[in-house]
Amino acid sequence: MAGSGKFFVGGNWKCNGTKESISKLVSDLNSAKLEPDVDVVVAPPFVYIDMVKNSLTDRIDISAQNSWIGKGGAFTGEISVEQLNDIGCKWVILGHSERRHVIGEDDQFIGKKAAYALSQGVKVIACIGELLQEREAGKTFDVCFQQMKAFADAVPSWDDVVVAYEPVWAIGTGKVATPLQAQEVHVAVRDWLKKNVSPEVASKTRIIYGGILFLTKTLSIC
Ligand SMILES: O=C(CO)COP(=O)(O)O
Repeated sequence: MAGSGKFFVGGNWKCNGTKESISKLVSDLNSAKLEPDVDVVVAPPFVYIDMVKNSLTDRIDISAQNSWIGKGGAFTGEISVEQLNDIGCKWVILGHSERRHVIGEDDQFIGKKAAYALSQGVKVIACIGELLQEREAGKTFDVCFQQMKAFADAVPSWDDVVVAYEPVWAIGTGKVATPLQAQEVHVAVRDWLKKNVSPEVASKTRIIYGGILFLTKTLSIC
């Protein structure tokens, strides 16, 4: 949960799935009981977005996993925000660690993508998070703040942004973050927003966690 809004749960399907496995997943999601105070969003691979959109309950929104930095055109292999709008895709994940560290996208490029998506009415799941060596070097906050700054420098408004703290070392590695580790970054990021954007944005922006989390009994992340 975060700020004053509804809870937010997202599923990033990454570069996984086939027509068969995705149909099964959609049918499971369609029969799931979802609490009314939770926004639920799934991010299928681009090629399956239309199929998912046409078969998934309207209760669940669709997100893309990336979008181009500006208006579409001669950009081989890219997907434009205009195209996302055209197929009814309301969200886009930007700054995911796999785009940053595998594909090599930098902070400013990601910030500009976020600004463009928002300018076209597509909401942004803005991912931040440190590498293991950055955490071990005591640079977790510096890295997250620098990534936050690149978003803040580019976006005119945070109204349609959800921040996702996804420590890279807890993604697909088998290593788990504790609720305390997630919570302390969430608190620091909210404080950063308060000092560098505004108290209002700090209190209303939803900050979520992504990656594996070690859960014992109850968890309250704000
Ligand atoms: O990257 C993630 C969410 O965007 C989470 O990844 P894993 O589920 O592989 O840990």
